[in-house]
Amino acid sequence: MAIKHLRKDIDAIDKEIVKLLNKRACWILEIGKMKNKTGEAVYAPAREKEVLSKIIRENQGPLNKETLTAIWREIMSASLAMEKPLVIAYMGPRTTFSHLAALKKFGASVSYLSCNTITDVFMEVEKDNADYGVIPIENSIEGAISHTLDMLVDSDLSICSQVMLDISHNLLSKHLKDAIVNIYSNPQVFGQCRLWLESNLPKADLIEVSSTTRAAQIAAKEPRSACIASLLAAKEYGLKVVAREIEDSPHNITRFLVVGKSQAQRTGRDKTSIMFSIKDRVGALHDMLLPFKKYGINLTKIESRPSKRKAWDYFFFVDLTGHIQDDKVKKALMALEDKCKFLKVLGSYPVTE
Ligand SMILES: O=C(O)C(=O)C[C@]1(C(=O)O)C=C[C@@H](O)C=C1
Repeated sequence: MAIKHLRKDIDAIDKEIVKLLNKRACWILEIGKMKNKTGEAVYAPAREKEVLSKIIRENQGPLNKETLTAIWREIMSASLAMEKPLVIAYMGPRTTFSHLAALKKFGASVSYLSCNTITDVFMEVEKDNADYGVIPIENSIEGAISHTLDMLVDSDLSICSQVMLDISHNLLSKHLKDAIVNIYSNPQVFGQCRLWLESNLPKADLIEVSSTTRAAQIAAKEPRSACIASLLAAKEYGLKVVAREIEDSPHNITRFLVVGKSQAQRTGRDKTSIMFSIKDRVGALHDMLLPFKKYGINLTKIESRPSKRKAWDYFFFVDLTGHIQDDKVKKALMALEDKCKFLKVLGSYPVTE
């Protein structure tokens, strides 16, 4: 069949898709009105997970899971924006990984608020200048982000979902590779691309700046220069992608949390984050872990941080499998509470890959 005929068919399908999307949008407006009346949170991470799981389960191809997820991310982003002008705070500047993580979770239709620090992200949500905040919690290579752990101790916000982001770095420039003499980026990024730089651009000067966004701004203006930054930065600053995914380790993933004033419903595949401090005695930590064993609860992460309230006093951050509404999680936490000095549930949220 000629392309012309196929395009005619595509036009008819598109017309149908628009009709269906608008039909969906009408129901979304109804849901929005109901939520407005009851005060229920507009963002429903458990329902989003259910929608995505159903779509992937029913998919017959040729579209793959990733493509469908991206399309539905934008459909649900439009829903969120229709229900309420949602504002998402993240640690900026624009185009950095926190911005990418926020976009991956909430899509292009909601508004974003770039903040200078992790503390500011928490503050903007606490003061209702933003509905949710997206903050990094751990990186598969560098470990926990201690500043976020410290903020979770005192904040009243709950964790209501998580985002996993593949961290990948790209060499961006207005010039061809051979013309590049200066490369801008932040020190951590240079550290993660050392081998590639040594074998591909050993003579280039590596110049450290505060963020990959700053690096992209300079590379867009300065002759014979390049930056290492995200693909979003390439788009935003009109740079060409000279080399993609130049990081030395391909398994570099950062996990981000979404914090807000609402809680996520149970999906059946959830995680709960808690923190506690223990009495200073032999075997105390061992005893803390017993209730989890007793109720068959899997712990996926344990992290400790100095409490900063007393020398050698520690807070423990634990991620466990299950939702706070699950019977066995409730029982284990009740048993734990009896044993520790202080226990705080930071939130339950759907597991996402
Ligand atoms: O079902 C809801 O609660 C909705 O608001 C609808 C919807 C969707 O588009 O399907 C949109 C946003 C929510 O985060 C979850 C789902």
